Amino acid sequence: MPTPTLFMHVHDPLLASNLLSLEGVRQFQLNVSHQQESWLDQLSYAQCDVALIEVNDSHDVALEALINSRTLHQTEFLFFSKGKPDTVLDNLMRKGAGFHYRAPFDFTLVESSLMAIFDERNQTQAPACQQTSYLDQFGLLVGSSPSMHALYRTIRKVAGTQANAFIMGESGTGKELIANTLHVFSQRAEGPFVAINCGAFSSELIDSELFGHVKGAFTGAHKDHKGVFEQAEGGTLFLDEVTEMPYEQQVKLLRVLESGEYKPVGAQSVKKANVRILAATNRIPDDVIRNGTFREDLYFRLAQFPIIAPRLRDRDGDACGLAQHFLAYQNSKDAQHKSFSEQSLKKIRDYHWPGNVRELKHAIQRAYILADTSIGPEHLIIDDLQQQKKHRATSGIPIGMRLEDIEKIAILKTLQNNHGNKTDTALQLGISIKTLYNKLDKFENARVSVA
Ligand SMILES: Nc1ncnc2c1ncn2[C@@H]1O[C@H](COP(=O)(O)OP(=O)(O)OP(=O)(O)O)[C@@H](O)[C@H]1O
Repeated sequence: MPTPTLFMHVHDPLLASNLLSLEGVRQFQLNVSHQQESWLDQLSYAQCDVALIEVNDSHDVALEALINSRTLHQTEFLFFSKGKPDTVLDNLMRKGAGFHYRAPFDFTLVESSLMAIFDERNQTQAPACQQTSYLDQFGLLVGSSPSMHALYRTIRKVAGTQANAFIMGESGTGKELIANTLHVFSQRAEGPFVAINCGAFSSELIDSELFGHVKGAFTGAHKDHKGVFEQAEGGTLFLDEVTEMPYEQQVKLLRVLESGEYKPVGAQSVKKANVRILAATNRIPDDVIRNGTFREDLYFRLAQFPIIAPRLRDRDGDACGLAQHFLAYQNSKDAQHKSFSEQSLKKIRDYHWPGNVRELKHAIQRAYILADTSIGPEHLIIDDLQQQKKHRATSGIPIGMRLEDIEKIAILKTLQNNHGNKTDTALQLGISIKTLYNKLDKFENARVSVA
């Protein structure tokens, strides 16, 4: 069996010498890039198993061309950059290029990634595909904590299979990003990724959303409608908030999972589904199974691979890292140079982030707007729910106010406070997302009929 090959295109002498001293590099048969030809042409010709590419700030035509090149899917890439936001690199990551290490580099991580790739190639000589290991950014996910590394390894293993995965975790932990990353690293990456929030539809509508309908199936069905199973054909279907799905549809979903067949509303014949199902919830499955709102048999069908999205407070060091990541992107977008003060980084580090990455992202977006150049702790407005609860309990509600009006105010204010995020709003109000949608529809209809 030939020794796996490694291509290296690195200009910085220090980075080059650090990489060349790694056992992980030396075990490969080495090809070093030369100046006469574009590195992508050299790599396409050599067809190496791994490529170590240094990305610097100057425009790199080869990097752009890589997006549409077959080499992207044949070689496992490790990019090294100074960390300046780079849209070409982001597109490559989205397409499953592999690893992106940002300076200062942790060569222990580089070493373990290379060791894992070498072992894999050496054992199977499989054609290169979108599999990776530890990194600062993996697919669409950013984070360097041990719990994220464990997650990357799980995704990497599960992505290559056809198994259904069930992603569990608190709101804002990145469950949809995990699902999307599983898709981009799977063999279905060229197919569509379709996401649906199962709690957002009434039981009448969800049949048609899932399975589609034919013209004339019911009043208002003026033409054929493709359901998400058909839209996701050949790709991945992500069922978000699956535990909120009406019970009747859970039975139907189970049938599709078992037989691979479904029938659009009003259709005479069945269709065959070719989709991979990923599902998610921010509830504890055991609770919803025990209280009878979610079918246990469906859970086991969906959870061939259960995946836990780590809470931000369990991701050592990631809160500050992500804060800096979001700030760098915002700075780059607006050509600004804002930075965090030491005290604001301490505040980020010490806070427990119950709303996870979403809450952190919003806090950074607000702080960025408020601060001129240095972001201080006063710019980090944190929505501490405990504080809010205390405030709510003590703030007076006018005597005699209609219950219906109190409910409406509570819903609209919470929604506004969550920047329109309905999942968080429903969670805070202690109602299901479906109930929230029903109430919002009611308000909307009332507004229309008044107008
Ligand atoms: N690891 C991460 N790296 C970068 N961004 C992240 C990460 N995790 C979450 N985010 C960002 O946080 C926000 C929430 O992510 P996402 O919608 O995937 O969470 P979720 O767990 O599906 O939330 P919910 O349960 O409320 O639907 C998004 O803006 C997403 O881009």
